[in-house]
Amino acid sequence: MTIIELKNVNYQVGKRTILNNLSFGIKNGDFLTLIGPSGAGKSTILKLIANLISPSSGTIFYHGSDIQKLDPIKYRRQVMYCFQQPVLFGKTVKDNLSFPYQIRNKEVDLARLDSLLKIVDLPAEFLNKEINSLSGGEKQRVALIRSIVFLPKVLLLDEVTTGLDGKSKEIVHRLIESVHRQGTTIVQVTHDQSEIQVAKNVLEIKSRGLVNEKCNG
Ligand SMILES: Nc1ncnc2c1ncn2[C@@H]1O[C@H](COP(=O)(O)OP(=O)(O)OP(=O)(O)O)[C@@H](O)[C@H]1O
Repeated sequence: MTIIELKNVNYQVGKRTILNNLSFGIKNGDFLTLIGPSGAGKSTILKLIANLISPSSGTIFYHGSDIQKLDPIKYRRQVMYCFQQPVLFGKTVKDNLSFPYQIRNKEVDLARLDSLLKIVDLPAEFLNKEINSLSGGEKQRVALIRSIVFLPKVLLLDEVTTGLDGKSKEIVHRLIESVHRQGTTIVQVTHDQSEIQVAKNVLEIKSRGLVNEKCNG
């Protein structure tokens, strides 16, 4: 079953065409890796799917419905976008990890947060850490946990391991794998050769979004 489908998507900024007539589908439960040269439009594709920007023409479907017609708040809870540079807010780690509960008017489940922190090798006391004191790798782990406290249907990962050291990278891979095993569809953009080598389903984005599908496994 297709969960996301792009149909004849164009994206223009002024007179410049960033994506030209792009069409492809993503199957429910897939782990898709988008690769391609810098500037080809990979991040733009993720932002379009996340509905952070809108196509100049063409349509993006989620379970067969045009995403422009869906409730944006509900859609963003189901289709999460994670930036290369993690965006944290407030003062502490707890401020960030409580947020998914607050927007749903739910009580914070500290046991759940504790177990998520454990998966990414961070102790429970980490909740009280000030975000300014975190390393880049720790910030990315906190940002990723925040996006999966309530498991999304689709997780869009925009070079989330770029700049992380080997250990942080491994921990983030473990987390992403566990989210995927629980049924979330993953779409990642990466330039990392080790990630590309193990990727089963690869879509190469050429200039202006022309695609070339590869399957490693
Ligand atoms: N809002 C914008 N205004 C002007 N140009 C833009 C805008 N958004 C994207 N672009 C341009 O569109 C092209 C594609 O950008 P995008 O970030 O999607 O590429 P990418 O394939 O993700 O590149 P990288 O691998 O370097 O991250 C780039 O040339 C970029 O400069």
